[in-house]
Amino acid sequence: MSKESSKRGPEAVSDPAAGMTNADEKRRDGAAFRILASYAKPHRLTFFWVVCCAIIAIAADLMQPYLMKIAIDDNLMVGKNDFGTILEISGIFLILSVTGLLFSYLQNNLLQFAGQSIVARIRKELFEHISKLSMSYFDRVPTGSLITHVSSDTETVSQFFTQVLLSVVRDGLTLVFIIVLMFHLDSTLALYCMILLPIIAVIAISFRTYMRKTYQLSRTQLSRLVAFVAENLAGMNLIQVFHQEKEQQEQFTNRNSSYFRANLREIRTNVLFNRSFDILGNMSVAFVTWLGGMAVFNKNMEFGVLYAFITYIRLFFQPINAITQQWNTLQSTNVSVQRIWSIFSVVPDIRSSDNPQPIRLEEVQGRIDFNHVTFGYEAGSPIIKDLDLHIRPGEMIGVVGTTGAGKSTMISLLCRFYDVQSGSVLIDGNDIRDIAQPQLQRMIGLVQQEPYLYSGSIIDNVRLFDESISREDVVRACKFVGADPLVQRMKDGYDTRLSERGSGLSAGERQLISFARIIVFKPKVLILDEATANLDSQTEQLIQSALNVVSEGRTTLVIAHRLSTIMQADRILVMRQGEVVEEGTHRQLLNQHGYYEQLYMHSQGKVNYGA
Ligand SMILES: Nc1ncnc2c1ncn2[C@@H]1O[C@H](COP(=O)(O)OP(=O)(O)OP(=O)(O)O)[C@@H](O)[C@H]1O
Repeated sequence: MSKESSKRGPEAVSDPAAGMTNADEKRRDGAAFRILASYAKPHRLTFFWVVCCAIIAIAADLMQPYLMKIAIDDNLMVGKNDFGTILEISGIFLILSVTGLLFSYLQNNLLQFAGQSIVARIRKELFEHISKLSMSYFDRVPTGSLITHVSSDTETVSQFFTQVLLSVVRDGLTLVFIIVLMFHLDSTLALYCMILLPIIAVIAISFRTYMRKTYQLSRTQLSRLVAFVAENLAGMNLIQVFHQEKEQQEQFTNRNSSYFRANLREIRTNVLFNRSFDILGNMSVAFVTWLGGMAVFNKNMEFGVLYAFITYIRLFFQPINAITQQWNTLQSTNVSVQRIWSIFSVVPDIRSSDNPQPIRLEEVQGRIDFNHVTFGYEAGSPIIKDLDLHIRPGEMIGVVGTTGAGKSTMISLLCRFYDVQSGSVLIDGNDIRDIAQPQLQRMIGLVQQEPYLYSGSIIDNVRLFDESISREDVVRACKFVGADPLVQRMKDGYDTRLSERGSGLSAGERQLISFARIIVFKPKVLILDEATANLDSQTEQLIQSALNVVSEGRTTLVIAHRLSTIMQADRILVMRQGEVVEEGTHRQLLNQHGYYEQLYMHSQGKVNYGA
């Protein structure tokens, strides 16, 4: 089993906790936060300043009730009419308020900066990693769920730094300061209040597991919903052509309802959890008022102390509540970090060799050898069976065969989207597994039936954003393949911006642009995968002439449903069930009166045999 396939499937990416024991979960939770810590390490100086700012801001805020206590007990209650001191206290109060505000603003900004920088780095590395993964991974994991991981999971991690960490630092320190001040004011009353701590712990622990489950459930449902929407948007034309709107809407409604229910459950749990703390907070204020009030009556406590104590016990519950409010974000960070790391931990099946062959691209001849190649997407079900095929440099090979014969699979093996299970594929005598991936990619140019165009100008689409290729080279290439008149007709010529996937262009026009790419990047091997299927005869003519100029001096493999495209090929391979069953020129194959002749007859009768 391959390394990638040894990982769990898409569900596993959506719900990393599936099938785990408590011990496993604990280990993984720890690992998730260790990984986050390693990302945070370069920002440790910023975090140090965050803590300093937090200490100053909190001290300034918490000194305010204490100042009131001084004003009440040392001035108002003893009947001093010292307006100067009262004014002084009011001034200090104002200065403390401004200091608190200023330093919490600073602390917030510093933390936001560090958090956003960390998440931008994670997002960048995740995208880079995903772009290196092999095709087998994308076969298994829906694009929608990957979009969720790159967008919303990284956003959750960002919330960890900007909300959770902020709360832990600010509210955690506030709590410690409040406890110290409460003991300083009245240690007996403070001790009574500490009875609350185990009660708070019991509530938090009993809610913990349940909250975690509800959170994971709602995240999984969201991920499924996003994956469904992404798939539907990509296939919207098919849905409309086959009038599948109603069925798709039903499926969407089901997923939407599941997410809605999961979300409601999560919100209910949260509300219940938070309200439990509110009740506890109010009970404590009542308790302190009663106990403290009695002490004031009995002259065991000053009124100002009681005032400050009641203010502190109210404040005592604010940070606890704020920290527990972050519990969900903490849970989601945990799930998100694990999901992100379940992607990071996927080792690509296809990796560049540690000792690649030293190859000079300009010296590549383009000889291709498939040496007894066997391959299947599933172990034990070969699609390509013992393929032994040798192609000379510069030769043009046509590949025909029924749907599912393995033509595209053969091409995927040559591009090394998948590795062979036995045998080998060589270019110029070098096993493609020993060729560095970037070099292999520069050796092979692939033109697909639906060439992928990016959002960007025609220039950028031809040179694939490689600034080292000049505008003049792009224009020359377009002229060479006959795409120039088409581009000139566009609104802004070569600067016309194409929408995503080049949706404003016809299939033929997109193909012409991808032919221009071949001229610009000069690969020695050219592959056309059904490039001329579904084109009208005029566009086909255009593509055919472009193909003739582009294939000049290149080893060319053309997979075509229309036999007219490959009738001139040096050699035509006829594939059936993963094997080459006939081989020769168009004339030789017709003379064999075999399977090719049947296909040819079909095509002459304008019947598409592959459909
Ligand atoms: N990514 C994949 N995962 C699993 N099976 C696949 C995958 N791609 C293709 N197959 C299966 O492999 C077989 C060969 O498919 P392939 O696309 O190579 O055929 P083809 O000759 O190019 O067909 P077509 O002319 O319809 O494109 C088919 O049975 C197909 O279902």
